[in-house]
Amino acid sequence: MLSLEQLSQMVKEHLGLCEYVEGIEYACKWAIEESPLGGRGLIATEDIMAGEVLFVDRPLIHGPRAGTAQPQGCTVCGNLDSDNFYKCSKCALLLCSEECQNTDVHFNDCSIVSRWDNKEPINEVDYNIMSRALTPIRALLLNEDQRLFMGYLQAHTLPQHGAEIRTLKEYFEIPEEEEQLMTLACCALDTNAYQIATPYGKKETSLRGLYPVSGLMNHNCVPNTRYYFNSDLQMTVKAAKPIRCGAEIFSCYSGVLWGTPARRTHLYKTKHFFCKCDRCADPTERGTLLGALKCFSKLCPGYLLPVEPLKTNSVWRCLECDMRVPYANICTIQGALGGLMGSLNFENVGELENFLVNRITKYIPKTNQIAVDLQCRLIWAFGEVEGYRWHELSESRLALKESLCRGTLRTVAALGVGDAHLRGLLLYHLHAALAERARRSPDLYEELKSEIESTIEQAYYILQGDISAPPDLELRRRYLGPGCDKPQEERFFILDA
Ligand SMILES: C[S@@+](CC[C@H](N)C(=O)[O-])C[C@H]1O[C@@H](n2cnc3c(N)ncnc32)[C@H](O)[C@@H]1O
Repeated sequence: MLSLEQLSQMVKEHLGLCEYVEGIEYACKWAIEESPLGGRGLIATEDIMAGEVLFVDRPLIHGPRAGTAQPQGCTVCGNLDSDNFYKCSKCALLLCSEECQNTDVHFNDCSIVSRWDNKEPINEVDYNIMSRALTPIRALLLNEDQRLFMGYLQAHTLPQHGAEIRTLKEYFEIPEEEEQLMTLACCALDTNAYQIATPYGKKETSLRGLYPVSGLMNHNCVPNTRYYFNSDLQMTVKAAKPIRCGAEIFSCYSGVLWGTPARRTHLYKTKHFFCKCDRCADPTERGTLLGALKCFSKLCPGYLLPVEPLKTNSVWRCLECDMRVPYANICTIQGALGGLMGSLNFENVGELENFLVNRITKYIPKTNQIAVDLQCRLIWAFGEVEGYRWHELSESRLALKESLCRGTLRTVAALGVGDAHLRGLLLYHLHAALAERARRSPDLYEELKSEIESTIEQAYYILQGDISAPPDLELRRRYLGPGCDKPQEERFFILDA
């Protein structure tokens, strides 16, 4: 068994290989230690300031995510939208062009698969099966040291992990040693991998990466870090708020705006633990009421919340009238709400708006995660999506966007997640809504100026370097941020353009 010192040495060597992003100061202010949660974790060895870079990780392996809901595109460039998709005749991997086929990436992938004997003709192998198994297949390209490193990561070995390789075996004769390594890779991926963000607004195959240092971060529903990716797949992890010496460094494995029942169920199903953090133990989730339901009593305006949120089958209670509701009834309502959401076409902004404004809030409080999710979808869409672009956006929708941004920013602040990625995005959208208001009514500019400037400045501070940041982030900061000495008309020319 590897000691913590030996693992730390491996981690240092791994990080030492990173090419640091220019301008980012890097100092190691943490160590790998036994976590009070069990297993290992990253613990701060000095006080860390908000915004400090903790480390820049790179993946041992990366490739398409394994979920059946993920649309699979070209296995080289990730392109999802091509008229020329075809399967490689040697390995059945999906490609979009000869250019992609002639890359080293495809050569390496193909050389592994094409040396296996087929059980079925290769043209009958479904490219989806190949895509889902491709990331663990790439583990066969790792050198001895990298295999050792992967082997020291925590890996859950329940029957559901490794399904991609069992399916692959229906089509290929795979040597046992290779099967074992790929199955280990599946288990390590399922336990540790991070979804890699795609460029803002771009539809590409959704990727996952086995980032071995990030994989040592345990989970907290109020994380104290944020992370982002660059185009070279480097993952930069920063402190999202001050971290005291001796405190554990946490990431969040679930949606930050999900309510407690949804987060805990997801964490149990995918990472096999029941989170017991302070947020999970607090029925109101720091006053955000993200999991709350409306009281079942028609005359009562109160909200239902679990009495003992750390128990999955807790009774729920109305904060106003004290009505008690058994867990089974809560499950029925949550199931019905899930069904309603499932019937929505998320591409149709009008349908989402109508559903949020006229339907769903009859049944759930505006604070409930489902309403908050719909609110975020409208924030992202208004100003950007065909039919709702800035010049097409009505005054009332512009006002709605602004108020939704403010409300969601309040929720994010109440949760205490500091300068999380989500806060950066919300600040960007609030800035954009305010700037649009000032563009439409130039007389308002002086009144709005300081908020237009401070929101873009803060958004830039949080999102800079992030491949998924809005592409005009920097331009907006230059023209509409603080310190710009251009006259008002010139400052707004980027919006007119
Ligand atoms: C990515 S690993 C984290 C590092 C791991 N502790 C180690 O020793 O390598 C994820 C696994 O760590 C454990 N874990 C992470 N956060 C936890 C938490 N808040 N409470 C309990 N277990 C946790 C779970 O077993 C989870 O599946």
